[in-house]
Amino acid sequence: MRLLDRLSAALAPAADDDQLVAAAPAQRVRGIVRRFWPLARPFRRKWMAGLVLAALLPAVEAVEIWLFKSVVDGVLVPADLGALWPLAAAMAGLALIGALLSFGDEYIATWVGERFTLAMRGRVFAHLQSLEPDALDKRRHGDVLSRLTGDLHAIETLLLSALAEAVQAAARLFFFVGALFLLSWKLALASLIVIPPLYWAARRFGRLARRAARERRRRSGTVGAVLEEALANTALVQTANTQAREQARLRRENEGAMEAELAGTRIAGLFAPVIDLIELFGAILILALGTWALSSGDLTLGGLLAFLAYLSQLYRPLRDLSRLYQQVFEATAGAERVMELLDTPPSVTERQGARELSRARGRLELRGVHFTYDRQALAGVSLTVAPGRCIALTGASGAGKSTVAKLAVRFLDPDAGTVHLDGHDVRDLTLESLRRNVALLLQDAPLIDGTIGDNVAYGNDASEADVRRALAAIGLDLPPDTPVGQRGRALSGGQRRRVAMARALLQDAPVLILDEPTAGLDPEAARALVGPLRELARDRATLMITHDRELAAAADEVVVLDGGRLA
Ligand SMILES: Nc1ncnc2c1ncn2[C@@H]1O[C@H](COP(=O)(O)OP(=O)(O)OP(=O)(O)O)[C@@H](O)[C@H]1O
Repeated sequence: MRLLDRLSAALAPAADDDQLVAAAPAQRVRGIVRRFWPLARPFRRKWMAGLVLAALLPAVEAVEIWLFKSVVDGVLVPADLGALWPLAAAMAGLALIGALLSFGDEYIATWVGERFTLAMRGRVFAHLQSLEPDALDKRRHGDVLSRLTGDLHAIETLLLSALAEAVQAAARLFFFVGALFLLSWKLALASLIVIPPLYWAARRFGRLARRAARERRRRSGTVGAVLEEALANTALVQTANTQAREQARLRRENEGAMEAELAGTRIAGLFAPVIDLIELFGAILILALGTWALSSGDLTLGGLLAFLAYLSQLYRPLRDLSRLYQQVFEATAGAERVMELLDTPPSVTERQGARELSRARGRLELRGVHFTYDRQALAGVSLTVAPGRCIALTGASGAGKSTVAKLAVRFLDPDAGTVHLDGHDVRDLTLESLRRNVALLLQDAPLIDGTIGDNVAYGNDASEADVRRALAAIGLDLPPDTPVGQRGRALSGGQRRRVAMARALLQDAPVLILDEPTAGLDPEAARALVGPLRELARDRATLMITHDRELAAAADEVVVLDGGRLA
């Protein structure tokens, strides 16, 4: 056994000491099926039909082999050509039926599988969208993408194709073992001798295969994470001259993925010949016993040949089952990673029966708000922004200003204290109506890849004329069909802000929060934004987070945050 353990260690994937993406918690197959089955439920009828077709295929194969026995005993041994024709017709008929069954089985499996994947991906994506931006930013996006693609596909394989294969393998066992017993029950019993060693080998290799599969799925996440990070930060990488370092990092993760892949292949590759040997042993035993049965007249030549054919075909389901094992492990590993995503609870949820606020008057209040990330960010902040007033919120970097903005739109909820809109605790309002009434202009003015017009209309039910009017009011003199490039990179910082401001103008929310609207702009560009910002803030309750003295001076009141408290 020591030798076996050493062999196991040599077959397993190498350990990873710098885990870029942590392994997801292990799950049981039953738990996974229970968790994802509801998504497959709507297709269960089609899916059952597919399973029936899959189970019928081995029956056709069993009859085909039986016909072969009849050909040997009825045509070849007596050399009677006349007996061939009806058998040939039956064979052709069976082949046709087999082809139809096989097509139906494949097509239905794909039909159901694709729809299931669609539903599952939608479900996971919707869940991701319910998480607050900070929680998503903590995850490596490349890894999340790999979970949404490869890992989801693995679950589909488990729930649908793998199950169909299992049913088919079971049906083959049933029909073929039945045929063996019909031909000769003594030989059939003898051939069962190989089952215990086969079972033992499958278990032993199965455990190893599972470890390799988990490592493979995890590594596919780390490769995605490294790629995404390096590509998203190309400018940083080039200015810091760290191309070689990033390439080395990718290489290291890729080598890890390669190692895991090789470990999987080593295990599967060694499993196959071990099975072959066990099978060969069984076949030789049957040949010896069969020759004896032949000489004693217990079995015809056709019977013996058919017996051997059934036997070799019977080992196929066992081999299929081992491949199935592999698929199940791959799927379990994928499912674990998807379930870990689904099990990340959103920190902000909508209360049952939350109130829908149509249009607020626009009074935003913080009452004694405390908030702590891993360190305290706000300690008892009370602040009121009345309709029509503009409050500038200033303070040193890290004072907690952006946290106030996140609390106002419920990207976060306070640990203590409350946030109110028009006197309603914002936790009593629907998230949709809160965010419709409180417009937040984010610090870096993120844009979607499209035209200026697409961005101004994004989330707003706006006509082309509305878009033009908003752009004119904000003073952006680029045509609406100008492409903004990925993340708005084709626009200048000032132009990007103006696009975001035009969008906010169309949103027409009674409360407006501006997070550093001029950050990163040169003084002239910042000054040029004061007019459009005034236009945007007119008649609204505005909270303007800014370091810019000139901008702060334009507000009705200036409030200073210092170390999480109002100074
Ligand atoms: N997602 C987060 N996880 C952990 N800590 C955070 C997170 N976001 C902010 N913090 C911390 O909370 C504190 C307040 O951050 P906040 O972003 O509100 O400050 P700020 O006043 O807006 O700063 P700046 O002017 O630099 O934008 C800081 O110490 C910051 O490091």
